[in-house]
Amino acid sequence: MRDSTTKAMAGPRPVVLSGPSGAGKSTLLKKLMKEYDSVFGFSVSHTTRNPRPGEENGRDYHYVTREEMQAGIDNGEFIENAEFSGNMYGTSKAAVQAVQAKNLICILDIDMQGVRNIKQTDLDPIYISIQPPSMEILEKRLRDRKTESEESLQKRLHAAKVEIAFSKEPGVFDVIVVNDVLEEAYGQLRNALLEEINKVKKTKASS
Ligand SMILES: Nc1nc2c(ncn2[C@@H]2O[C@H](COP(=O)(O)OP(=O)(O)O)[C@@H](O)[C@H]2O)c(=O)[nH]1
Ligand SMILES: Nc1ncnc2c1ncn2[C@@H]1O[C@H](COP(=O)(O)OP(=O)(O)O)[C@@H](O)[C@H]1O
Repeated sequence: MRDSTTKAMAGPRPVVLSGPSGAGKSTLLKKLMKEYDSVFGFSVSHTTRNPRPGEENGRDYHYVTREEMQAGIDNGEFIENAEFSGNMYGTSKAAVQAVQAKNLICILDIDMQGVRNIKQTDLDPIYISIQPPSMEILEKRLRDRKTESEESLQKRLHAAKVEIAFSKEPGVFDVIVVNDVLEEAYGQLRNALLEEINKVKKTKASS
């Protein structure tokens, strides 16, 4: 699958954040978008899962039915899509284009199937893996988050083992951040992106 639609709009290099459910991807990316709100834009994915308390349609995800999602996929509207823990997820071309049109660095929060599929496109992002310090800590954080049923939690923990193994495959990720102490993990993430952040700031300053 090669896709040139998003490349045609290309602004700064996008960023992919991936890693097990509960590793801290949303927490870290929210911090990043708060500190650099005029630099980053979030690629709002589609999903068939239910919204969690506090999540907002169109901001966290576009919440759709399986039928709506499948129709969009069949219609060629998605760059990539995957099944995760019993639900469909996908990045639409429109989601990425909306961010690139504003000349912002587009952040994608996607699972390992998404990473594999994005690697087949010409989006050319920086691939960053967010990892938990251990499976035990991951389980504790997921339980404390109180968003999952026991069944969903077990599915996520199972998927997490596969995601952790995937992150160790050589050449997949440019940077691996172990999210132990949040502020330290955030510092590492920010450092990894500083060059791209400065490029965007410079472009904005001169325009
Ligand atoms: N392939 C793909 N994965 C996605 C997309 N959006 C979210 N995900 C991944 O789906 C998984 C589940 O996300 P979510 O239901 O929000 O749960 P959480 O990771 O536990 O907060 C995570 O690994 C996300 O990175 C997408 O558009 N495409
Ligand atoms: N470094 C950290 N230390 C302690 N708790 C954390 C840390 N990072 C994230 N958390 C908490 O762990 C849970 C999972 O984080 P979240 O950002 O939702 O993960 P993901 O988006 O990868 O599924 C959340 O309740 C979050 O507040």
